[in-house]
Amino acid sequence: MTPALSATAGLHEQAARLDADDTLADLRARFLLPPDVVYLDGNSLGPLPAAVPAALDDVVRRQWATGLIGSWNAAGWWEAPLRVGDTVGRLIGAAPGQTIAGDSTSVQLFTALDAAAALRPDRPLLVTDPGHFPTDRYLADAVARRRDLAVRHVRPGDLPDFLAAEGDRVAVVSYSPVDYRTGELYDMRTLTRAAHDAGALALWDLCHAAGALPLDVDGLGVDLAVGCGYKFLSGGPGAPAFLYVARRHHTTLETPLPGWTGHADPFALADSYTPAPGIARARIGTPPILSLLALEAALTAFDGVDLARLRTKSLSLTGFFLRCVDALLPPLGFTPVTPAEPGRRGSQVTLRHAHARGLAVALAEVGVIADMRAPDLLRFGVNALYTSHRDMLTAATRLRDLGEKADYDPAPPTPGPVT
Ligand SMILES: Cc1ncc(COP(=O)(O)O)c(C=O)c1O
Ligand SMILES: Nc1ccccc1C(=O)C[C@H](N)C(=O)O
Repeated sequence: MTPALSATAGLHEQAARLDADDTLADLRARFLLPPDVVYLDGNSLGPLPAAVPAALDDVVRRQWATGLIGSWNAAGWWEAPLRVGDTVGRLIGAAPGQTIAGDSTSVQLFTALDAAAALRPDRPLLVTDPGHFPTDRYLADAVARRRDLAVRHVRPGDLPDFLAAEGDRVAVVSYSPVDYRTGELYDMRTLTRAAHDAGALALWDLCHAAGALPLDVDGLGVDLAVGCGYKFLSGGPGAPAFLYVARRHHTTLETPLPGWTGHADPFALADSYTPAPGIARARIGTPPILSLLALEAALTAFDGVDLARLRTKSLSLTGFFLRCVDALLPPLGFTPVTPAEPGRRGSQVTLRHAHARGLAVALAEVGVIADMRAPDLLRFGVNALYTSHRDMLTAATRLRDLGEKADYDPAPPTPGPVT
């Protein structure tokens, strides 16, 4: 056997052994994945959970068609943002009554950033990551303009020193625990504490963390958090986002969009706004019930799942993939940019390659769905609820085959607005 062949055989044995020991393997049946597809893009759009079609069918055919407007009460539609919020809350370490579901991540971010700045009115700075997802940066700029604040861009690693020097001027720090490009995981505890030591508020964007790893927003004393419903939570395209606000801020929380459903008595239809008690004051308008109830059904995929064990499996999958990369891809121009150290890794592996776009397109044609971020990052998102070690090896071997044969278009046309 050639060294290359024996390396592959060894990896096959390892994958088989790791999968045989996987006590979470049965969870894959909770998703309706196409056969013969290795889906490594659940960090962008989660696949369809098996519980969703029947739930949506019931919502549409029974609750809407038959129940009509009475379903706002009888089917619990009105309370859905709070109920689904609490279900997400369990995944992020939030006790009930602090998380609401609805609207988009961008709307929730704007709400959270603006409300946080209002809670620290004497402080002139918003601090965020220069590598943060663009919507987070644009909205920080927008809130700063609106409130006459300045934005400072500070890398997560430099944040404690920055806060030690200038923290008394900082209203809020806005970060993600997982870098969406590289998959690097930052220490929420250290950064939250550094913000608090400076008297600032800590706002976290959990888009790439919720449902992927255990979180403890209450335990860490996080002030506000947001996240989307369509990545690791698999709530469907454009699923409602969520907003968490720690209970201690509820009575003083002023949101920038005081819509009527956040009123203390919405159907009094009063002339002026009195905020509802608790997190309900963060409601804005009529909730998107079809999407909310699809998300609610999707979240049953987490029923009985211990997130610590899910994290252990996720690290096993990403760690194994990094070993596959190391064994199979070195001569082919791939460089891992995700930290090898497990404690610094989210649930994603990113490889740098000059032909990232061409490889992502070619991989999809051979049944491995990953994605890329310009110009040269190939991303493999790993949701341990439905991914096996064999899937990771399949991805690595197909990537090696493409790289070796180089028979793909290195710069294919973009398929449309979504790349
Ligand atoms: C960290 C982060 N925040 C926000 C978003 C998106 O916000 P929205 O759901 O409003 O499109 C994304 C991805 O699209 C993201 O990766
Ligand atoms: N919402 C989307 C709609 C269409 C295509 C991608 C997205 C993403 O979520 C991208 C993701 N935030 C990322 O980490 O790059």
